[in-house]
Amino acid sequence: MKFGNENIRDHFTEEELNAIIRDMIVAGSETTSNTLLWCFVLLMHHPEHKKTIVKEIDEAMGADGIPSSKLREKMPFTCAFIQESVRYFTVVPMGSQHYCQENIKIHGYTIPKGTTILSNLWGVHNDPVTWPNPSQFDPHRHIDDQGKYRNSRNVIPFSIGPRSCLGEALARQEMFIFLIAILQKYEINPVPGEPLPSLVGINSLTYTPANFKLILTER
Ligand code: HEM
Repeated sequence: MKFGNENIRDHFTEEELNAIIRDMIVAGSETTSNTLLWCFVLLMHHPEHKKTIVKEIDEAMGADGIPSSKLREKMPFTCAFIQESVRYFTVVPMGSQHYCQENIKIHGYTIPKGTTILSNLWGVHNDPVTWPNPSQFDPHRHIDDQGKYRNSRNVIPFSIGPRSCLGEALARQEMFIFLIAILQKYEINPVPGEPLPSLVGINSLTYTPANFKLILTER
C-alpha cells in the first residue's frame, strides 16, 4: 500500500482489515437483502407484474435451468421490475457523507472547503420532471418501444462518481439471480385475509420494509 510518496507497505494492519471487512458486510448485505425484500413486497402488491416475470423465467430457463445473469437479455421485464423497484424504494436515500476538499463552484453555487455533502438519491428518483407521477410503481418506464430493457442515467441507487458504490455490479447480479432463482421454484403470495405488506418503510441505516409475512409455495 502506498501512502503519499514515501510510506509503502505490502499488507493491511489488523485494524484496517477489520474496518474493510465490516464495511463490506454492512454495506454489502443489508442493502442487497433489503432491496430484495422490497421486491417481494412489490410482487405481492402487483400480481400482474409477478405473472409477467414468472412467464419470462419459464420461457428463458424453464423449471430446471440454472439462474444466471446471462439471462438478462432474455428477461427485459424482470430487469425493468428490479430497476423500478430500486427507483421506487431508494434503500440508501441520501448516499454516504463526503467531505469537500477544496472551494468549488457548481452551477453558480459555491461550496466551501470542508463542507459535508450528502447526495439526495431519493430526490433524483422522485423528480417529477424525469419521472412523471413518481409515486406510481411502473416497470414499463424502463422498457423501450421494441420491448427491450432501457437503462436510465436517472436511476442511481448506487450513487455516481469515483466514490460510488464499489459493489454495484455484484449487487445487480445478486438481485437478478436471487429473484429469478426464488420465483423459478416458488410462488410468492400474501397471507389470505391479512393486509398486504406496508409500502411505508423504516428509516434505519437503510430504508427497510417493516416486518411482513408471505407464503412461499413450491411450484
Ligand atoms: C442494492 C445494493 C446496494 C446499494 C443500493 C448500495 C448503495 C450504495 C451507496 C448509495 C453508496 C454511497 C456512495 C456515495 O455516496 O458516494 C455505497 C457505497 C459503498 N458500497 Fe454499496 N450498495 C449496495 C450493495 C453493495 C455491495 C454488494 C457491496 C460490497 C460487496 C457494497 C459496497 C460498498 C462500499 C465498499 C461502499 C463505499 C465506497 C467508497 O466509499 O468509496 N455495496 N453503496
